[in-house]
Amino acid sequence: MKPPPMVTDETSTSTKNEPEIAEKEKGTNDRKMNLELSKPQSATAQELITRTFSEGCPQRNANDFKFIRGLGEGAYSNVILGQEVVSGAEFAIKVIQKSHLIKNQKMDAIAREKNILNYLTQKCRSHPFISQLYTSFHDHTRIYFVMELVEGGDLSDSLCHFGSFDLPTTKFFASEILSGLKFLHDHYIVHRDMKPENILIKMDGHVVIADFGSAQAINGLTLPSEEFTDENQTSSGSSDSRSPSPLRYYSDDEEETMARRTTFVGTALYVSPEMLTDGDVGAQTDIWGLGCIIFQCLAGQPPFRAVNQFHLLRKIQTLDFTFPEGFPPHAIDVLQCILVSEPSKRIKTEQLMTHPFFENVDWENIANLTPPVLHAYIPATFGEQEYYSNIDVVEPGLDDRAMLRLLNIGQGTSGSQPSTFRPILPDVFNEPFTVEITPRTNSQTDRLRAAREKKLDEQQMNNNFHLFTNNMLILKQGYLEKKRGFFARRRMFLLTEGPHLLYIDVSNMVLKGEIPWTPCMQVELKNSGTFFIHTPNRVYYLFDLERKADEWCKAIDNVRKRYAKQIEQTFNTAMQDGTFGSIYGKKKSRKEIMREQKALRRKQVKDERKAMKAEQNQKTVGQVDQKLS
Ligand SMILES: Nc1ncnc2c1ncn2[C@@H]1O[C@H](COP(=O)(O)OP(=O)(O)OP(=O)(O)O)[C@@H](O)[C@H]1O
Repeated sequence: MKPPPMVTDETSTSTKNEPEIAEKEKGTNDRKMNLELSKPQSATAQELITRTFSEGCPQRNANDFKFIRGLGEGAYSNVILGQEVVSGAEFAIKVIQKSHLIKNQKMDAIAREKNILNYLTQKCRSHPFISQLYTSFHDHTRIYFVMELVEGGDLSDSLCHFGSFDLPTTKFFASEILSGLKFLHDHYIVHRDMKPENILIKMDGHVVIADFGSAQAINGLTLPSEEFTDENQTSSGSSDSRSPSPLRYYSDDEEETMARRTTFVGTALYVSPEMLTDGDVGAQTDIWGLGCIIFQCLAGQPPFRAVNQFHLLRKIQTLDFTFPEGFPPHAIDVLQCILVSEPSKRIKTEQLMTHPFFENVDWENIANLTPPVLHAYIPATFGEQEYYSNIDVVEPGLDDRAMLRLLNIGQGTSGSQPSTFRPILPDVFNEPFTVEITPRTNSQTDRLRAAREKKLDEQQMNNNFHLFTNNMLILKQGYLEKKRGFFARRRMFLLTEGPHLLYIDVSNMVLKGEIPWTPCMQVELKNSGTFFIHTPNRVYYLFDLERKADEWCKAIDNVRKRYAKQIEQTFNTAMQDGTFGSIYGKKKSRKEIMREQKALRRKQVKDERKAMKAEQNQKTVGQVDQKLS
């Protein structure tokens, strides 16, 4: 590596070059016009960011933006969609509470994050796969980073939705991340917190490496720095010649101390061995993180997993991981070069780019390549072939189509009509839905109620899983393998009235979760054993060991139709009050359920006693009144 440049703040003078608009307005010398000169007008965010390469960051404050809606939360920040008033351009604004930072001694770390983003965007002229900073400012209570908006969620969301990716998709993500890392490392910056959550996905499907909260300058690179103190409030970084900010140069030692302080943020799943042993945390640390991401994209799980942090860290230190059967050979080879304990023996960026895993990647033209469409997909495992979904191909990004899909609007769900979504089943299953008899007379209702009560009593007596059902009748139950990439877990599935589709870890008797019902839920039969359930946030890949997947598909679809109205109502309410996602999938152990049921019974008894007492009081008052009259 060449020695790094000494970076000064000359990159960032917003008024040294007059904005283009000033040229057009030449000749008009009234004061109002002069003010307009420095304003960018109806420009795209990217144009505005590009302008900062020569002009520096513009000076802004919170009143220059409309804060529209939340985009995400970090340990120290809220990220909000903001629109610059003057230009109409939209940005992601990271808002950080100063009090929170001071309490946690993170002021220096945040200043460093801003300086690094400033340096990468303005001095290094940014990179398509690296988060870009437009400007930053602060007031008494908060710090604001105005950044390029990336609206397609992050890689962790996509992994959660699809479970895993096929080889070409994984290769695509890995090559863009590696290209971004090369840019960072060529400019003497290490990210040090590579994980799927920090890989954002743009609307067009390309990636952006985000969250430079743990990043660090290496090889003696010194960045000009500005602190977010009250004296330089609302200034926009080392960027504005109108209000020169106090510059401070960190020595390597200071940098190092700060760096160590922020080493352990977030999850330890992607932490490299050298981070655990105070070893050499540099460019090779990011390569380790990339290796973990490649593994997870293909396998559906990160390489190192354990029941607790202690065991996890031990596994990382001892390189205790295995490749699942069927893992692609080139991927095994590249990961064997990456997941190496000693950073100096780990494969370097340039070598990695020429590894057969990345064969045919057009590194020069990578930002112009068309990203793959993300599919529901399950790799070949346990003697089963691989499967791609035939339905609802989810395009990257959050356009109107995606919103319709996610919010379930306009899918034929007008009024109380059930959804027009159809499961993809062979013709034989598309026979008319056999509805249970709708009671017409009181005696019919009574008979049905009595029959249900009887069944429920039997269930309570004879079925161990009754306690998970909240006193609902089980309509179908059985073991299914719940798959995710190359991994599978055996769970007892209960399809109950309500409707509910619960899955239980039988060895620990723990309710592991519940598949959410939405009007747009789709069941997709792949073969006699395999079927997919598509929900807004996740695809469930299920395998019936008895090879009666068709029966499950039919039962689930029938229940979905039978409860169409309720499902729609519950879903709409949950979407309105923002509880969708939180009402499903709560893990509960047998003990917890028993405790809850006991508490419920106690409350019922208490309420009954109260009611009886109130009734008695009422009677006594009545008797007294009678006597008196
Ligand atoms: N540029 C962006 N565009 C859209 N959303 C973003 C952007 N940057 C961040 N987010 C959202 O905000 C969340 C938090 O951002 P970020 O990870 O930068 O915060 P943080 O406080 O540094 O978090 P951490 O807890 O990882 O340190 C992200 O997970 C993402 O969902």
